Amino acid sequence: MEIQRKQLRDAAIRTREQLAATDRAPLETAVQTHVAALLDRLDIHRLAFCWPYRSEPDLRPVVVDWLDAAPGRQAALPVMVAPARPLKFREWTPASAMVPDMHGIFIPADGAELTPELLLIPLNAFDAAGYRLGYGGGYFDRTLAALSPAPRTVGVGFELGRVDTTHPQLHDHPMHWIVTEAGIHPVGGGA
Ligand SMILES: Nc1nc2c(c(=O)[nH]1)N(C=O)[C@@H](CNc1ccc(C(=O)N[C@@H](CCC(=O)O)C(=O)O)cc1)CN2
Ligand SMILES: Nc1ncnc2c1ncn2[C@@H]1O[C@H](COP(=O)(O)OP(=O)(O)OP(=O)(O)O)[C@@H](O)[C@H]1O
Repeated sequence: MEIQRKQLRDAAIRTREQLAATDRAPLETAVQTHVAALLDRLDIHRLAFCWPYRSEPDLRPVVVDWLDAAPGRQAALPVMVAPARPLKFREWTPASAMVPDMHGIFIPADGAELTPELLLIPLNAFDAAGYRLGYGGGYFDRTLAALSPAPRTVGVGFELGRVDTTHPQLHDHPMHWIVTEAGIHPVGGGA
């Protein structure tokens, strides 16, 4: 089963990284538009997103617009504090000084730790039940298991990662919504 999951994960990453820029651009714009529309209708003040890695959709413009649209909003980025430990979330603004983490993903050099109400989580492969495959570290699963109250979760990615099943394991947490270039899909209890 882990071999199948690894194959699905690797195929999705490879297909995404091989997209030509001209094919990718309209997909990324559509993902950004749908994420912005979903955020608009949710009453949240603190959200977490990810700095783009390995051709994931870039949500920075969406988050910048969301921060600007109302006072009192805060955004955060995940920080790996140790292997096999839950992620922490550090406040980010467009003015934050950024440093690369151990994988070369940029994180805020400093900033307050924050508890997000909503997580925008990158998808590699995903299925219609809202289960996802990340990079295989189990970081988001551990983080979702540790956060109380549980945040709402939005898996964000491209349709090229859709599979019949990700072969979900007991530790996997389904997303409340999946957002791709095709639209906003409520799954796993989201509305
Ligand atoms: N954009 C983004 N940021 C994120 C995540 C994510 O999925 N996407 N994470 C979600 O957990 C955390 C980082 N987790 C990661 C876990 C494993 C690997 C990893 O092993 N990548 C390569 C090797 C990279 C290297 O060491 O140079 C690999 O899979 O081989 C990367 C990130 C926090 N930040
Ligand atoms: N709550 C948890 N407690 C302990 N181990 C966990 C937990 N959740 C996941 N794991 C372990 O993490 C490993 C990787 O899990 P999985 O393949 O689902 O990662 P992923 O969802 O692709 O990664 P990520 O969440 O970092 O994007 C598995 O071996 C799993 O047993």
